Amino acid sequence: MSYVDNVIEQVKAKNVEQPEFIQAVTEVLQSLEPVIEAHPEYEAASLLERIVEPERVIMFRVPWVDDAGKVQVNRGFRVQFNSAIGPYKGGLRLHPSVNLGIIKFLGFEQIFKNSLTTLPMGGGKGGCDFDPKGKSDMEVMRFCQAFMTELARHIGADTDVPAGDIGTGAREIGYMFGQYKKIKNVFEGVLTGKGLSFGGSLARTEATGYGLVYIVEEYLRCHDDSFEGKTVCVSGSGNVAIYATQKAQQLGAKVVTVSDSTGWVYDPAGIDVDLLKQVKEVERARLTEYAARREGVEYHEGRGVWVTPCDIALPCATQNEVLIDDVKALVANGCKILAEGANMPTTLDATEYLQEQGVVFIPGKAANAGGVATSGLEMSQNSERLSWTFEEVDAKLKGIMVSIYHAIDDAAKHYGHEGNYVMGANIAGFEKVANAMMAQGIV
Ligand SMILES: NC(=O)C1=CN([C@@H]2O[C@H](COP(=O)(O)OP(=O)(O)OC[C@H]3O[C@@H](n4cnc5c(N)ncnc54)[C@H](OP(=O)(O)O)[C@@H]3O)[C@@H](O)[C@H]2O)C=CC1
Ligand SMILES: O=C(O)CCC(=O)C(=O)O
Repeated sequence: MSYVDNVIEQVKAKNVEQPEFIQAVTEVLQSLEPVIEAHPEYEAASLLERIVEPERVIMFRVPWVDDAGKVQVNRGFRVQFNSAIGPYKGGLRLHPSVNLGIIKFLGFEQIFKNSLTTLPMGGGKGGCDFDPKGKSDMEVMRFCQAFMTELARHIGADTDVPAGDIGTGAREIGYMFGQYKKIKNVFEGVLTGKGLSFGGSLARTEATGYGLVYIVEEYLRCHDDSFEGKTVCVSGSGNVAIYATQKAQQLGAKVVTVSDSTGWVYDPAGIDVDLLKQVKEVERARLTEYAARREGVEYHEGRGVWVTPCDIALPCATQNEVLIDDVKALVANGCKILAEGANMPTTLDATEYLQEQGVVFIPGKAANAGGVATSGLEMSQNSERLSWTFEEVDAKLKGIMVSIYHAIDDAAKHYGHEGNYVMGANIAGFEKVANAMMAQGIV
């Protein structure tokens, strides 16, 4: 058995109840085979055994009081996965499905994604099984304060800098920042995605969705093509989906679908982004509201976005939302590119099918890295106590996404797998982290 297969087997044996973590590790490690063969010193230093084990896992009780005066108890997590190249960095997910395995998969992905951005950020992720849906503002505030009361002792601007993710947007980051400042009596860039009046960066809200479109745009540009006239299917209708839709349409594409956790819409005229923002960001309502207020829109209960014919698919909701039957439908309908806005939305078998069929597949750790990259830019602005204009940040974001595309393309070519961006992203992300870990000794 090869060193890589041996480590994958160990991870499976030690983490039996964490299927998403096993999935993420399997995908990354399998594509590192050629790098590991070229560097026997990695095996001698047990580098892979170390990289799959978080440096620290924090799990904690989050007690808070709801509007009826009842005490509620949730389970909070922060996984500080790898600090070889910088302070831990990664979002906080608030969703009832959150468990240790999901936070570990997200933290593991974050190591390589953050490395790809070229900025000095290690990998981390956190969250809680709290469901913000249906909660009043005051309940969300009391929850965020309770969550930060424990988390505050483990984070800091040079230690670990959390941010948003599913269920954690500007409102939640604001409440968490307020509580951190109160407990620590220090005003520092401990969170990113902050409000603009207290250290946030322009363009962070748009960054993940815009970055996703910029990396696809660069691929298209290198192949004498563009978004102009393309039909795009997006899933999700949160932060990433909204701004991916907006940018793709600014570049001349027509986005015809979005979804939420109860259903999806087909809008043949192209998604009305202003209406979508009103329904999802302002009213926090269901997509049925979008369909009810716009002519010619079909609403469907359940999942099903991927049966819609498109040139480009941008899954932007959650993990494992694109299954083998979905990609068969996409390919049959002529889809040529799938780029992941969400983290690990495509299952391993679906990814393999797309690659076999010649569909360009850009994995999340490259395609959605614009969000964390812009968080890194927010950290830089906080450190120098200055704020950059929207145009400056957006230009830097675009530059980073272009450089990520070329880094993953070059790495894939270098190892003889041209066009395999899963290998390209994993290898290019891994190399810097591996060098840093080797240089820092057995820690
Ligand atoms: N925000 C960021 O900067 C970054 C986010 N990502 C990833 O992008 C994805 C989306 O995040 P983001 O847009 O921030 O999150 P949001 O909470 O803003 O939106 C999430 C969207 O996905 C839907 N969704 C969430 N969970 C499920 C589920 N289990 N089944 C079906 N639909 C679901 C939500 O539906 P509903 O409206 O019903 O809740 C919502 O439309 C995640 O995978 C996240 O990890 C990656 C990089 C950066
Ligand atoms: O902005 C960040 O720090 C993290 C964004 C995030 O959670 C992600 O990249 O998945």
